[in-house]
Amino acid sequence: MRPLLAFTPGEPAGVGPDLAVMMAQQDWNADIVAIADSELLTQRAMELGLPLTLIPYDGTRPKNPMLPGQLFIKHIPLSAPAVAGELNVANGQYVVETLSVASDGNLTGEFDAIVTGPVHKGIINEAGVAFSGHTEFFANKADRSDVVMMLATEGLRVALVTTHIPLAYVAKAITAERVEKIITILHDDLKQKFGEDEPNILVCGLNPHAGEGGHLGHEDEAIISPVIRKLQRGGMHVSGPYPADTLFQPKYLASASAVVAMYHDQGLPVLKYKGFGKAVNITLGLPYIRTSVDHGTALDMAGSPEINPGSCQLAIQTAIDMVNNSRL
Ligand SMILES: NC(=O)C1=CN([C@@H]2O[C@H](COP(=O)(O)OP(=O)(O)OC[C@H]3O[C@@H](n4cnc5c(N)ncnc54)[C@H](O)[C@@H]3O)[C@@H](O)[C@H]2O)C=CC1
Ligand SMILES: NCC(=O)COP(=O)(O)O
Repeated sequence: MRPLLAFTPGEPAGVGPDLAVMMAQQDWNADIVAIADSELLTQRAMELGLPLTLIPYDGTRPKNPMLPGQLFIKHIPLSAPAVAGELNVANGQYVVETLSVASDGNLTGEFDAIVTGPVHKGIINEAGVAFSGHTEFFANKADRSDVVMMLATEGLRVALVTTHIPLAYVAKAITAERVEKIITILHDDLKQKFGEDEPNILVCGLNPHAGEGGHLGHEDEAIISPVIRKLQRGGMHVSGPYPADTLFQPKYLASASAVVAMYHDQGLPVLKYKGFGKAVNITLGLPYIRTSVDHGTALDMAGSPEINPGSCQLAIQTAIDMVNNSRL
């Protein structure tokens, strides 16, 4: 059975609608249902000069596979016309609605996975919806308190203990319970979904030099170390906490299945420096498969043929592979 993916282009003024059109040009071993405004995609296809035939999705598995130039569409109307590059607060609720429809359809098993384009977190909040990111939104919809944001590129996977919270709150959010849950979800998914027989997980410290023996912060010794020792006693191949400024070098990474970073900007700049445009964002710990692009809304690129489709292609291919692996 061909995987059936829900694709949410995200912010209508950003590159997400362009990416939907660009992805439709390819021959995938899957069917893709864009959950979006159909006129928006048609308009963006015209701007890009690419062919696009939208096939209304009737809520059942397509009888005929989609062909290059085609895309299934579940129409969700915009609240206001979208102009490439110009955010409009009137469409904030529209973006959230597309994510809700995708989430509901995955929770019921209608779709096999969600692939998301980028959203603009600021404009959604300005529209009156408290929103910090897809990861937290989908976790909330699925009633999961702990999910893991993991970004992956060739030769490096980075998982985060905390995601979209202000830096000022990070230290308090690093609890033994949270660190243990994140490492455990990561470990189990590396085995079950990514074919790692015995994952080797390296954990960053929180403070400079992993706390320098307690002289530069206590969390590394008091919170992170005991969790790692406990998991080691349970047989897990996990080590750290390592100073984050020296951990990301080939000597250590060569044998690592994944690195656990304590916060967003500790791990993701390294990952994106290594593989921006060739990386995928995967949410672990959800009851369904969700992948996403490694970049944001790129408002300055919307409507441009210069958009790099690499991460979106990888997000779709990763979702397809994960669906197929889950059926083995
Ligand atoms: N998956 C998601 O929904 C994500 C959403 N965001 C959101 O995106 C918004 C803008 O964030 P920024 O920090 O400006 O990051 P950004 O990724 O949108 O842009 C950073 C730079 O990369 C370029 N760029 C990004 N994607 C590109 C592509 N596919 N092809 C060519 N160039 C590309 C942009 O033109 C810009 O110069 C924020 O509201 C942020 O929250 C950011 C990251 C991920
Ligand atoms: N920097 C990654 C990012 O912001 C994507 O987060 P999410 O929207 O996938 O939760």
